[in-house]
Amino acid sequence: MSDLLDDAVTAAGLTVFGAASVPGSIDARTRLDPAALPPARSDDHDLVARITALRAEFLSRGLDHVVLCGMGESSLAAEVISRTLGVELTVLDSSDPHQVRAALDDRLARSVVVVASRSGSTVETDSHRRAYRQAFEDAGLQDVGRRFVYVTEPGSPLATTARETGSHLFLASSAHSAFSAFGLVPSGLAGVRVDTLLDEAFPRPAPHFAAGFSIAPPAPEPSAADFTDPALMLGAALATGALAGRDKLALASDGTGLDGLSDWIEHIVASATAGSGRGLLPVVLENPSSWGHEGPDVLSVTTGGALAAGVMPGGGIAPDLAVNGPLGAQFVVWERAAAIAGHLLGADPSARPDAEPTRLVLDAGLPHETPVFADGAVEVYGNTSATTLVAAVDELARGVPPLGYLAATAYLDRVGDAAAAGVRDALAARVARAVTFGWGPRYLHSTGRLHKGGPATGSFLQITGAVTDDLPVPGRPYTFGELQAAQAAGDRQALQAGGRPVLRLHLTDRATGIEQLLAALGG
Ligand SMILES: O=P(O)(O)OC[C@H]1O[C@H](O)[C@H](O)[C@@H](O)[C@@H]1O
Repeated sequence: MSDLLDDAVTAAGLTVFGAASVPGSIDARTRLDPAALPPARSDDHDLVARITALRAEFLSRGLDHVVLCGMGESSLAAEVISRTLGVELTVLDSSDPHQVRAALDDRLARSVVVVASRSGSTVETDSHRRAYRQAFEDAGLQDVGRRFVYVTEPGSPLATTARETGSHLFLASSAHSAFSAFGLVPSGLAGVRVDTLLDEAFPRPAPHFAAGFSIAPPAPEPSAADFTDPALMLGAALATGALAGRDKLALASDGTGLDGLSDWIEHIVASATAGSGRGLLPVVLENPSSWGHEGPDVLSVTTGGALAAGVMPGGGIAPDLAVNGPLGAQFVVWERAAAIAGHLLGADPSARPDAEPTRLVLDAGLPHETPVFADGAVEVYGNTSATTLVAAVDELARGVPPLGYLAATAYLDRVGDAAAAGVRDALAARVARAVTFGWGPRYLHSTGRLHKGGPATGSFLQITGAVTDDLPVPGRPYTFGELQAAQAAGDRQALQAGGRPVLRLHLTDRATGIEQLLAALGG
């Protein structure tokens, strides 16, 4: 890592604290705008008390199943918190009709629904809210409004909805943050002791860098100009690594208990750097030694909760960086590090994903496409001369440039069709390139922006599946299945318009198709 930093310093003209200064370089401090950093914590002491009281009220009414509807940063932190601490929380961030229906069918009478959206206008979240409201009404349940909890910004349409329907309302006025109401309300209602989580982060802990160097323990009140701030150091390392050509960020849990954190880091790093034109592509690995952990364009980072300083994570590899600390600490450090990296890379933090492609498809109607061929339960669409499934995928993979990447995206049920995620490892083993995997439409909110706005070095394998049990979106002229198909088609069209190769595999039978695909890739 020290070599990498030296190279990066030279290439980027930055001084990273701890590294020798390079003649003529610009000190990283001078490029930092502390105003661009997210708040380090929520100071809303009332928040914890309100969450605790509301949970008690719900439990007294027999409402013990918490569902969270929210996309991207509006749901990921709460999902990681509950998963890591072993507290059940149902997260709905999909337009897949099978996944939505399964959630609606699960303990409906005992469910409360947290609708989390900063803007209040995100189409998936609005659709879930409509579906739950309809389901509660159809089931003849009383007091439907009091089963909803809204987390949103002051002035958003959802704040109005909450007031009109007599629902619970938590306003979060600053940027998304794991320690704002977005992270704490859903997890706290589900049963997480959020006060303990907050305690973990303060006083500031000491995630450390392994593999080459370590940093001094942080000062009690670090600021952007404080060179002992691990977030500043991590952010600078991510940015300088990217500028030196290590623009794939391989993320893995070191196995010491922070489940799912990589998915959250993927989102915040992709969101914070997507608008930079350079990009830093997160690659979430199954474990530290999975395919894709090394390469000339890869910066590998492990995260963990319990390793002693200097101990290498398990899995047989030494990562470029190891960030070690409890969950609360990881949130503080990574939120700030991502913002710093984005700032150093020149990203526009206000840039949002383009919802236009989906809207255009919904307005114009779904495109009529004909498969090039079908192989068993898989129809193959796109520009290919192959005649078998495996040949078509290999042809796509061969077109990925040496420092490019292959992105597999799946518009399926991420619970019911979870096995589809196995294509990442299977593809990565076949292709000597970075391979990512994302569930649609979730990835559209994070890496999807890099796919289209970053360097045009990606090739795309899109997986869609037959819908056997569609569900209307109440009050809208489309079903969940049509929304999902429009999101997939919109993304394909936007990628192709930008000159990026796209191959689409449509599973006419989901379970058989996934099995067939994995067998073909492994064979
Ligand atoms: O919170 P919302 O307004 O519903 O937005 C949900 C998501 O939308 C966009 O994709 C943003 O880029 C994400 O950062 C955000 O998490």
